Amino acid sequence: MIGLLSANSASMPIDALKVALPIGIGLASAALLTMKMTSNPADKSIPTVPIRAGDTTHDKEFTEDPDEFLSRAVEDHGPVFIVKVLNQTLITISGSMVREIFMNENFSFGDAMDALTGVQSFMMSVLKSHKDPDSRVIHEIVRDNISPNLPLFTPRIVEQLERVIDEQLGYCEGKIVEKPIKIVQDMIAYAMANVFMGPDVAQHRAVIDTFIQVTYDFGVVIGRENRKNPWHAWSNRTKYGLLNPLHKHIQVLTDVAGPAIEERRRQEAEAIEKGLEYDRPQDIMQRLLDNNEKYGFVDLEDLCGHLLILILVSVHTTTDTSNNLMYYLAAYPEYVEPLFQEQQEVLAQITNERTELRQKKLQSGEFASLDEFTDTELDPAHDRDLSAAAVKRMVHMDSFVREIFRNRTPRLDLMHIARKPITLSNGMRIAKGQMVVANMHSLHQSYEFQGEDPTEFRPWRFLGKAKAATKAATDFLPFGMGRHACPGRFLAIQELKTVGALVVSRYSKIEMQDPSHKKRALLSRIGDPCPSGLIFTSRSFAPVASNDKEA
Ligand code: HEM
Repeated sequence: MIGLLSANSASMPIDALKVALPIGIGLASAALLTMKMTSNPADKSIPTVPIRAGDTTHDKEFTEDPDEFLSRAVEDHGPVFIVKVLNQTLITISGSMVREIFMNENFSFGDAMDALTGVQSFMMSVLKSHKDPDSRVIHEIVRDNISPNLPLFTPRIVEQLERVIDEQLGYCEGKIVEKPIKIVQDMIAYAMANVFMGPDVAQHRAVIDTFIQVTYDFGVVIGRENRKNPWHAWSNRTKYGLLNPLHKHIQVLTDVAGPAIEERRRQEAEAIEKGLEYDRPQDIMQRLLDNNEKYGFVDLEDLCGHLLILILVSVHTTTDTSNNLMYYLAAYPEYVEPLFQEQQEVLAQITNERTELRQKKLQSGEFASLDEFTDTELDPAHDRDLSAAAVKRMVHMDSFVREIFRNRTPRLDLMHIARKPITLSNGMRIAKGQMVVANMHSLHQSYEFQGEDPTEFRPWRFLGKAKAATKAATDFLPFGMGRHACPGRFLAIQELKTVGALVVSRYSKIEMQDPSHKKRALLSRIGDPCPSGLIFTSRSFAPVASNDKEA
């Protein structure tokens, strides 16, 4: 694999050759197609979708109507075909065969991202250990420390999300917010910084700015729009080999984390000296310090380097989708009230259950009075908290979030490179070094996989089905699937549902400043933002009726 990567980075002519080879194959296939070769089951060559007269690639046709383009390609050529888009010759795999990309270790997502963007040299330069791009250390850190501890982290996530939304958006009487992303990025950055590094580190604005800025730096490297430039990966490798903005971010993290860790150690020593139990900070940085032997970090800078990679993979994606969620609430205002009602019902249900439990404990004599529940698990002050358990019960919100992902995920996504020659289950062969892509449209917009109206946004589509938004499977691939499926999806979905719950509980109306951008808003991303702002109206705001106004 190193050979493959270094060949890519070393010279453009090799790149050009690599592209030229599949194009050659593609042209040959296109010619054969006219003779209806694909209808012959004995023929295992991969057909190329013919390029429209006057075009040189499929880009224009694909961009005009990706759904129509891909439906037609599958109809005409079957589940595997070649398209030429985004400067790539992509072997497109459709339908149930998509799982073969994710279940075969010889297809590599990391290699593909690196070939397209040069992201590995960008990220690896901040690490001193685990520099092997196949290292699973970040995956393991998330899997072992974050996902199992979500109930523990949730109160602090909610506290930060609530604080920022109340401070920065607050009470609104039709307030126009030109760039809601500014608020969303602070919400997510504060929440993630508190979980990853603890409140003592997260209280420093420089750390929050790093969490935010890193998402932009990362976005420039991996952004889909930037990938259209054929020199993008090469330019990143050249540029970031010399001056990588991540080094500045590492400096910020180590400068703040160093003294914070010293202070934690001092407090621990003091507690031991006094024979008290040390109240160990509950954050990922502390867990990494406590398990340094297991993870083998070389020094604090190396540990912060790993935290930075964690920030790169988590903050950008979660901020992006949370911002998008606000636009969905604006684009489909009819769902705001049902989502709010569900939240009210869930919290009322939980309050009743907790009240009953308190009653039982009072009756049994375990507790003498209601006051004794203060600061216990059953403290009445926390009955209506947006706990992990409460968010889990919000099944409408879960379905809403899953439907957003289904709708917004790019129609061709998650490119992988073949590290070895691979034969697909239909006998078609992929050569080493060729790039494959998942035809997401064939799954996410298919009647077979999604049921009724697969091209419509129907937010209750998954109600009553065993299809939670965290469930990575062939019919839902925004987080990939298999061994490499995103381990952070449990945190991401928890945060997204919480952002949704906070917004609908505070605002009865969210509108698009310019509704003509609705279609664009639904697919908007950090790197390709919606040009329309949003208008927020608080629940407590009672608009003056028009005849009152006249009076
Ligand atoms: C909306 C939010 C997110 C989306 C859409 C997303 C999506 C993805 C995707 C598509 C992959 C590649 C899967 C594959 O190779 O098959 C991935 C990998 C990964 N994600 Fe996420 N992710 C999100 C949030 C997060 C968060 C919050 C974390 C950490 C807390 C995280 C940590 C990771 C890690 C460590 C990997 C690498 C997994 C591996 O290669 O084994 N992600 N993510």
